[in-house]
Order: sequence, then C-alpha cells, then structure tokens
Amino acid sequence: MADSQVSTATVSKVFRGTFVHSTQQDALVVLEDTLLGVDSNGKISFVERGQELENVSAKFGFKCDVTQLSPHEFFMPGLVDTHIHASQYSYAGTALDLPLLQWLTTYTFPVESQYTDLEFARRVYTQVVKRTLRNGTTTACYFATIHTDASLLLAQIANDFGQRALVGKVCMDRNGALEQYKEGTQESLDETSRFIRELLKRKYLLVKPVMTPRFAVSCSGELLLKLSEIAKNNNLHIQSHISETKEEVKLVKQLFPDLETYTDVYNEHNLLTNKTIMAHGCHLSDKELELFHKKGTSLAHCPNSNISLCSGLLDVRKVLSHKVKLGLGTDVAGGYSASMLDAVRRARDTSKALSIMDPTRVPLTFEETFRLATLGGSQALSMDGQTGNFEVGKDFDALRVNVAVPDGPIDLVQYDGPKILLEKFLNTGDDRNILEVYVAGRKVVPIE
Ligand SMILES: O=c1[nH]c(=O)c2nc[nH]c2[nH]1
Ligand SMILES: [Zn+2]
Repeated sequence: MADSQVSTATVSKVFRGTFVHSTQQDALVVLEDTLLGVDSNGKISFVERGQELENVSAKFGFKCDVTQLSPHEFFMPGLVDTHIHASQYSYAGTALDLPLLQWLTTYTFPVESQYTDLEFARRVYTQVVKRTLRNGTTTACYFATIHTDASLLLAQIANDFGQRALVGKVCMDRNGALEQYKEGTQESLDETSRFIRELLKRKYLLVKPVMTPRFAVSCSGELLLKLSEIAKNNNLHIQSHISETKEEVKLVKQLFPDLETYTDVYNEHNLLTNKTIMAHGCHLSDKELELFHKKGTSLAHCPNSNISLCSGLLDVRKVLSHKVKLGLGTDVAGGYSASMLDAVRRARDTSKALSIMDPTRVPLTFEETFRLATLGGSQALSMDGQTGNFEVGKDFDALRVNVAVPDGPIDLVQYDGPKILLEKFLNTGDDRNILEVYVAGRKVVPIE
C-alpha cells in the first residue's frame, strides 16, 4: 500500500469496513475496519486502518457522510476482462461444438457480418455492457467487428454506462471462408484511421481505441505492418490472438513460411509492444515467451474458451515464470460466460487439470486467481497506474460485495472471516452478491 497522501481535490465519499485487494508482493491483502476516501475526481485519497474517525476526518478535512459496510460486506477491486468479443454476445452459451477455425467460419463470421445493422449493434452492445458491469467488470478490452460505425457505437455505450474500456474495430483483409466478411487492405487502413480519429475526438475519459488485427490468419503481412505504424503514431494499445490451437499454429506457418514462430510473425510486423495484449497463447514455446517478456507484451488467459473449443490448456505458472504479464479474459463467445467470476473459476480448474496430468505442477490458489482477475488484468492492459487495487492515487474501481444477501446463492452457516467470505464469493457467488459497482468513483451499478 502506498503511503497516504493528501490530495488537493475534496473528499466526496468515505467508506468504512473491510477491503480486500492484491499487491505485487501479496496475492491477498485483507484490510479490516478501514476507512477509504474517494475524491471528487474519483481517485482514492486515503486508506487508513483502525483509526478514530475524528482523527481521519481532521487529517483529510472531509465533511461527507461515512458509509458503513455490514459484517458480511467487503469492497474488492473491479474485475478486469482482458479479452471479450462484444459482437459475439448474441450467441454466448451456444455453438460450442466445433474447433476454432471451423467455429469461426460456421458461427462467428456470419454473426459478425450483421453489424452493418446499427439497431442490432445497439441492442447487443447495450446488453453486453450492462451484463458485464452487473457482474463486476469495471474494465473491458473489447473486440467489436470490422464495421467502424458499430464499433464507435460500442465505445459510446460503454462510455454512457460508465465502463472503463478499450474498444477495437476488427481488421481483417483475408477470409477465404466468407468473402463478404473482410475488408480490402486499404479499406481496412482507412476505416481504422477513421475509427481512431472519431473516437479520440470524443475525448471519452475512460474509453479508448485499441488496434485490433484479428489474428495472423486473417491479415496480410502488409496490413499487419501498416496497422503497427498507425498504432505507434497514436500510442495505441494493440490486441490480437496467438497460438490458441495447434491447427491454427500450423496454418500461420504455411501463411508466413519465412518466419520461424507465430510470435515472430507479430514481432516482424512490429506488433509486440508493452501495450500489446495477445489472447490465449496455449501453445507458445519457452523461446516465444522469452520474446513476450523482452517486448513487455501481455497474455490474456481465456480458460473457458480454451476448454469449450477444445483449444488447449494454458500453463499459467510457466507464463509467470517467464515474467510475462497475464490477465484473465471471458473471451465471449468462445467462452460461454460473460462473468469474470467464471473466468476465475475456470482458470483454477485448468491449473488443477494440469496438476492432475502432472503432479509436479502446483495448482493456482484462489488468492492468485483473485490477483490475476484484478491487479494482473490491469498490469496486462498497462493500466495499473490507474486501476487494479486500492492504492492511494488510483481510480476507485470497486465492487461492494455482500456475501449474505437475502435469496442469494450463498448460505452462511457459521461466522466466517473476510478471507473465507472472499473465497466463497469467488467460487459460489454471482451478480446478486454485487450490490454496487464503482468506476473512477462513479456508482455505475445498480444501473439507473
Ligand atoms: O477465440 C477466438 N475468437 C475469435 O473470434 C477469434 N478470431 C481469431 N481467433 C479467435 N479466437
Ligand atoms: Zn478472442
């Protein structure tokens, strides 16, 4: 925890109770009987433990009411979904019977090609933003489709509902399977430039564009290279997919025969930066992970999708041993759940499955998956200066959780301490337990 500093902005909210979060050193830090202040800019202005209210009030000069949490409540940092296809939400929970490349051509491309219809886009994008917010996703890194206007609409909807988001207009100039769902190379570059220009012009505080070449299979080398130039000129994040299935890895080798690995394909086209996040990476070699580390590039671990499409099992401990930044993603709709709580559970299941296959592999603990879903995600998106935990000076992105909500999913039999309450919530809780969600200090759930 950083030392408390007095901010010049006035304190506008103060909460008292239990706070749980992660730091670089500790996967779980429990702060009981703590006072946390949020200033008028939505930033955390102080975190003071076990102090007399009057002392804190005098030190930080606040006059606002103090919101007292009940014994079964706690605040935790907002969940960070590092990889989600907003455009695929309409068929989430279905179509999980094919491997990736056939799944894309059979289900995904036909649905994504419908986003020329802005009314359809508005309906789906409103639903996905509301659903993810209610489930505690305070930051989402979205794929939209190739359509600029619909992608701008997604950005507007995320901004209107108050979600922190990176929004990507998908770029793809190769699609043998569905010729009408692709762009010309120049068209992709022009439309991407328009998307970035229009979005930046709107000056949304929490919503930014992210350069989004779909994956090496659906982009020419020329497109990849020119997109990296646009990303560099605008200091943008970059997102794509890598090494999700073995079949895909083979296909990339055929498409780029002069390059040794899949990671080399992105690296040679200047797409690996310290603001790049690549989804999946199930089949990356140690050498490729070394290159990820060298470039500061992150991975989005999407365990539901990896299992649902039978793509592979990512060894998180191997990734972390290479000091590669890693967050969790729902990867809707390859992943069937839009809730990051599901991603937390599936990440743990995957690590346990790996441990069953090889008992020398140590499964992830619940504290570690909690950190991956919060601070880890913010680091993977290079946003840990603004969000990810309750350090003074960061934005207040938080969930107010009540484990004992009436008619909720959790029955409490005996008194449990905060660590147990968090574990129960992560494993068995749902949106009924999430009473309030804050993004940059603004209450965005309940949705008005
Ligand atoms: O899980 C995935 N979903 C997608 O939409 C996609 N596109 C390329 N590779 C992909 N993987
Ligand atoms: Zn994906």
